[in-house]
Amino acid sequence: MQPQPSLHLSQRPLKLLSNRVWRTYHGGKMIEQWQGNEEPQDNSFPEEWIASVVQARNAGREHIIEGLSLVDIEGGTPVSLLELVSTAPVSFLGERHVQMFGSQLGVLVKALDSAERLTIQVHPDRQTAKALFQSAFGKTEAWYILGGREIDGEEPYILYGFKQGMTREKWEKLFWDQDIAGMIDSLNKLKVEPGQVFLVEGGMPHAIGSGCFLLEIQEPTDFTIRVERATPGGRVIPDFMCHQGIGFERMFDCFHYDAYSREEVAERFRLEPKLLHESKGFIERSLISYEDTRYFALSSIEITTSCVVGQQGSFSALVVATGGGNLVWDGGSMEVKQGDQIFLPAGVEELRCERTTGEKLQLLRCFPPQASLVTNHE
Ligand SMILES: O=P(O)(O)OC[C@H]1O[C@@H](O)[C@@H](O)[C@@H](O)[C@@H]1O
Repeated sequence: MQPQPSLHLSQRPLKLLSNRVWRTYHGGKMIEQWQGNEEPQDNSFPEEWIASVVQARNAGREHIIEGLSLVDIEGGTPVSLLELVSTAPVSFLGERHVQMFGSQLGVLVKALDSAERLTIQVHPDRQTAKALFQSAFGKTEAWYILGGREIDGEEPYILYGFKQGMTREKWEKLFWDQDIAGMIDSLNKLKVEPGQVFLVEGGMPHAIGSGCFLLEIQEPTDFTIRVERATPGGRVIPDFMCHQGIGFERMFDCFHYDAYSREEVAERFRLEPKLLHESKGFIERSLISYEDTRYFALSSIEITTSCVVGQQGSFSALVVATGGGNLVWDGGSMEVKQGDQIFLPAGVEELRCERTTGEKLQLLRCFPPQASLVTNHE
């Protein structure tokens, strides 16, 4: 008897197709360079959504379904990851995960490259997302800086967290006056460097500055509250894209008005990588652990020769940050190169990763919320 095609696919790594998404800001050139495109360019698709079962919310583009990852079926028609997973959730995601989250992945990963500063924004925490958007997920996110570039003489930077003295009243006034300089001045500015990791909890005001090339891991929604009514490049932001349908008054409920100094931001929200394993073959570091946030985890594996990745009944996604190699599983092998993205179903118990190029093979491993640690969706 022939095995069911979807079940067979849950027992091997799945390469995902490039999945660029429209945003309000310009960028993407560094993503294209990273993926080996010979004529990299900035455009309005500055994000690559990885292992995505989330549809993007872009006002005026509702007729376009964008954001959903497609699985590359060698020699066949690509299939949607969302549809594939829903054919056999336990085989693809693991039993514990499905008990907790059904067929939802519970996590979204992106590569993002900003040629201009993003608008100042906030994402709801879970509680606010439930109250205002009837969503089980908010949008806590974290950034792992992959690289960057100087834009108009400015090094890569982020705006993060209110400085002392902010109140809801003051913030609302800055918004109604559209005092952009005043808003920028109310946030801490930090330079960023490759290898750094920042945790951005729901409620934290922020803006990714120009010149940042990063990997983002986040809760699986697209709720972005924007307080600028035009981008730095002059693109008008429709009202819906500011308040996401909840109205201008309620959008201020999404901000946490706590204040931090720049030093406090660096101390509390810039995460320190932790060494998990070091041998001649590979070095593994935890970049974000379940102690940092309940919502996702991220690790980095730098491979000199080879390593074996175990899955323990759950799934993960792999992003090839640098180098190239072979992935070998019980039943086959595939070549991977820098910029590739792979979904690793729960049915793949072990995967051997071998370096084959001069450059070190660095894999970023992205994990869903830890099902055994959370007792319910909260
Ligand atoms: O509001 P725009 O500029 O389109 O940017 C939205 C982007 O913001 C970033 O900070 C992240 O939250 C991304 O996940 C998101 O897609």
